[in-house]
Amino acid sequence: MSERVIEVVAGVITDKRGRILLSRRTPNRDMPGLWEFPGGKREAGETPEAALARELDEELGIRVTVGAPLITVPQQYPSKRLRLDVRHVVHWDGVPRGREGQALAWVASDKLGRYSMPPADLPVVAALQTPDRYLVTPPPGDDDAAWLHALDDALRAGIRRVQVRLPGVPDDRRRTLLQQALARCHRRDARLLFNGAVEIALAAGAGVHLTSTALHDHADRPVPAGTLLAASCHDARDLAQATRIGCDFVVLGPVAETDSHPGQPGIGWTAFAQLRETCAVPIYAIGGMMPNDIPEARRHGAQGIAAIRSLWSG
Ligand SMILES: Nc1nc2c([nH]c(=O)n2[C@H]2C[C@H](O)[C@@H](COP(=O)(O)OP(=O)(O)OP(=O)(O)O)O2)c(=O)[nH]1
Ligand SMILES: [Mg+2]
Repeated sequence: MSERVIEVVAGVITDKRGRILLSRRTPNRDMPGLWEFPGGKREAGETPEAALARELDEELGIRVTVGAPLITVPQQYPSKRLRLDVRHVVHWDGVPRGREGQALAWVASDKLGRYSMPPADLPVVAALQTPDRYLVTPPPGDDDAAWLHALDDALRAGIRRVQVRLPGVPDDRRRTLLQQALARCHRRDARLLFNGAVEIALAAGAGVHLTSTALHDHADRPVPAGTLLAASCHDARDLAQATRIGCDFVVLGPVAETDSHPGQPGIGWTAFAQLRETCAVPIYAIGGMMPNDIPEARRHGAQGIAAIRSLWSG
């Protein structure tokens, strides 16, 4: 593995209609023909903001105001190692043109998946399109109404991705709870993934969340393309398997110590980022995560956080 990390900064340039500017890599460079967010390598001593402003002037002929960070993705390619720092561009002067002979395209956010992009861009696209919080529900105890009420509260607070775990709940009660939870998610345009048997999830019309053990029981993607597939991962082997079977996203951790395992330290952000480098699947950081950890998670290439306690008020 090469040690030198190439620092790259790229911009998300969004027009008034919400379309995002992509630029096509020209035939004489590496990864020719792939679409990317305009930008390039930072030069020695340059801040990310200055580098992005210079690159966008050179490549597109526009003068920009650099805005908030979106995500920084560490990525190991076969011949190089880079960190892709992606910033929103809040304002620009001039009309973007391909000044280096590259094609440009203004793409609606939900159509970004139609463009072939380098692996490091998959987490970037996920950060633009999908939620930064993944709620994992606690067991319902013996009060289903209180559990459903807490789910409603979480949805009202903006949660749009939910993993439902119902360990030890008998079949009939599980079926009813799952249907009621799905109806509530549906009303809020939120997606529900069931952590349990694939057949149960599919029969209910839910997505599937595989445990890190169940993940290795599958040789192929066990659900159709429109059904969400996620998995819990702890190491590079799990991430490779999740990639192989086509998971839409994964959770990775524990990053920090959790209340459920006191005294067991998490892997920390440095190890998290090193694992992130080995794959391109969108990853939520789990283990002791709170909403105010999201910016730090994003700085280490995470989509956001997954949590029980800090995202659930019940
Ligand atoms: N600009 C940009 N580069 C990306 C993205 N995704 C991704 O993997 N990369 C990689 C491709 C390259 O290996 C590296 C950026 O290098 P580059 O060749 O564009 O650098 P540059 O604009 O400074 O151009 P050059 O003068 O070195 O030719 O980062 C992306 O979305 N935007
Ligand atoms: Mg470039």
